[in-house]
Amino acid sequence: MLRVENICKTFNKGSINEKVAIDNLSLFLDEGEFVTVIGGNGAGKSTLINCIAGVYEIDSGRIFLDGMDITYTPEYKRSQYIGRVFQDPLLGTAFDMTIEENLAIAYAKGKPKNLKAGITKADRALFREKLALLELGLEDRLKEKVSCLSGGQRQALTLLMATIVKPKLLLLDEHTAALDPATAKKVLQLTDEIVKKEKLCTIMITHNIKAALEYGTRTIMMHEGRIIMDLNSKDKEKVTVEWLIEQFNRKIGTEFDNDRMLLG
Ligand SMILES: Nc1ncnc2c1ncn2[C@@H]1O[C@H](COP(=O)(O)OP(=O)(O)OP(=O)(O)O)[C@@H](O)[C@H]1O
Repeated sequence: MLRVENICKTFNKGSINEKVAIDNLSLFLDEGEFVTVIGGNGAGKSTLINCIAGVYEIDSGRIFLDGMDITYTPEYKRSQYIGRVFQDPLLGTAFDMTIEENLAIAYAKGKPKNLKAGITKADRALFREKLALLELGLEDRLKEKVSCLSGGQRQALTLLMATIVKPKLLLLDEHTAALDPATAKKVLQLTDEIVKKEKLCTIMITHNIKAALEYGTRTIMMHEGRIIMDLNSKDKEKVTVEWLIEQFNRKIGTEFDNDRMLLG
């Protein structure tokens, strides 16, 4: 479904601030594959998904999604078939609009313009049904503004918006990092349920190694813009958090165990 072939991305080329963020990286994902991405600070995780989403133009390499070469496709076009949820709960929703208006915008994605007018009864019934799956009581609050929601409720809504029209690819950039542990767990479980139910090809960045191992069908570890470890689901079953940290330290040094968030 996703083929990232030998991509490179260097920031501030030719200046003293030159930084190679992605170094000849390749990544192939099958349909329904759910990859969790871990790595130290500055490993290139966010740059990778920003390159896939079209936020950054790559210097070289190719990106294919569902057989289409999207290497030069602008971000706004890719957003028609790539769903994203960011770390900041304020980013994914229109703050001053109601829950149903937000869902209607997401639901209109990719539909012809003449089908976008107004929210129908059927739309509203669908929104209620989808919101009920979140078990947060949002199905009874369709007319409330998103600004009234908590961070966790907003992330759950953003997740729903990113997936209400099935995306070819779902990109999650530490989407639970700003939430308290209990809410983060709830949003992670929701993510897992939606990804499995819809068989979504998904890339999820997390600093939480435990979550990285617990969720998804595959885990990759990045360092200095490269993939330095790639674990499939069988490997993931055998591997422990401690083993993974030890491997990381052995490969790169002691960066990982200094990071308090990793075991969070
Ligand atoms: N827009 C940018 N301009 C210049 N340098 C950048 C930019 N974005 C990222 N970088 C640099 O590229 C490298 C990779 O950054 P990136 O944000 O992808 O890492 P990360 O693995 O997501 O890190 P973290 O876990 O800390 O968020 C870092 O050295 C970072 O400073």
